[in-house]
Amino acid sequence: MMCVCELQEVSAPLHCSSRVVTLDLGCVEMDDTTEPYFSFGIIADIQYADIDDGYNFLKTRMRYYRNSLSLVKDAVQEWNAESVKPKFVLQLGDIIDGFNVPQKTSDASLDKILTELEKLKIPLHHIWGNHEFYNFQREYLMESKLNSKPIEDEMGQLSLNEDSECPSGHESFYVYHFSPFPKFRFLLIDCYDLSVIGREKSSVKYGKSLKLLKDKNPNENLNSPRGLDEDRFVQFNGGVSCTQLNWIDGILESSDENEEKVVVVGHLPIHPDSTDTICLTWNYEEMLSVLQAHPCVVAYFAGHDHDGGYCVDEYGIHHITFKGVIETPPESQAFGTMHVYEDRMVLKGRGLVLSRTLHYRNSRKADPLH
Ligand SMILES: Nc1ncnc2c1ncn2[C@@H]1O[C@H](COP(=O)(O)OP(=O)(O)O)[C@@H](O)[C@H]1O
Repeated sequence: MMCVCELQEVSAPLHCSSRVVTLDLGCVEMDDTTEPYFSFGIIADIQYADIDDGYNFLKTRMRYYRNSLSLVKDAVQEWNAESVKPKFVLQLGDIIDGFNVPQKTSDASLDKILTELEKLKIPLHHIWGNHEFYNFQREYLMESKLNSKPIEDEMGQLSLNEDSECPSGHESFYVYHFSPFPKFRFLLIDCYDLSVIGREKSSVKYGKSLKLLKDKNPNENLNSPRGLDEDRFVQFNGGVSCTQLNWIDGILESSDENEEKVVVVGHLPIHPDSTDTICLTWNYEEMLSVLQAHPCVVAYFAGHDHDGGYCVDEYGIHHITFKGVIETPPESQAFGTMHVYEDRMVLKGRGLVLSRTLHYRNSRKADPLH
């Protein structure tokens, strides 16, 4: 047995718990006698820009825009040096910062980060966050390297129901799923499907999203949560349309039938115990009830809240919000490698990202744990 001693938190779907489970054991058990089925890398909120350090909106946290490139370079080196090299990387969104727009450096900054990540020579799976939409139009993103949907076939797509085909067209959303190993599936979702950023003003979804936002947020500045009971209704968040929810439900239904384990990935957190509530998906309750209805779902990974967070919900689904690279001091780090085993996933965190052991829920029914 090997100990990863930065890590202090061990979680398991303990009875009736939807809260953080912290057992101060001082280490997480890594079984170095058994090879994992596969491993993958995770990194969130890089927000690179070639500009000086600055503060967040509330002037409470420093952002290291230029240094995020160095942290990505280091992460790539570490992933390349792993004894079991990751099979792919999940990039959880906000890869470059909105400050690239006034500098007219969006394309150049994206190139710089992708050049580093591509040195891994493994598939990169990209989620889109608010900063992708500050920098680029949706149509542009669909044609860019940040659309990683085309690589899904290389990752062993299993045959699922015909009607799991994702809708295309003007009001479509960016979602896909892939299976890197038999009986394991990753489902990437679009948390800005309903949003006023990234949608054409002439689109039905823009109109609907603006109405919802204005109904919930009377502030003139729709980025301001001032006075709100539900502070997630701000412009820098978004939601998931009914069509997308139905599509997700269909995929998970097939995964249940195939007895797979599914990790769902989006930019915005969906559980209030895994994040500051200002970062939640607008209709997080609907997302949660879809996921909780399917015993195949073992975890949900998000970024957006740079402070990170974690909980295991009452159905045994692990919700990890990954700390953001952008607010990580130069001497530290913020990324992870997940090692996947038959009965658990072991996250080896670096720097601010804590290591954890995520035991899979064992129920074959979508019942809450008792
Ligand atoms: N409390 C707030 N009031 C008004 N505007 C805000 C507030 N918090 C954030 N914003 C604005 O919302 C946008 C997104 O916020 P930001 O903190 O940059 O998001 P991210 O964490 O994704 O980088 C920015 O334009 C920021 O100025």
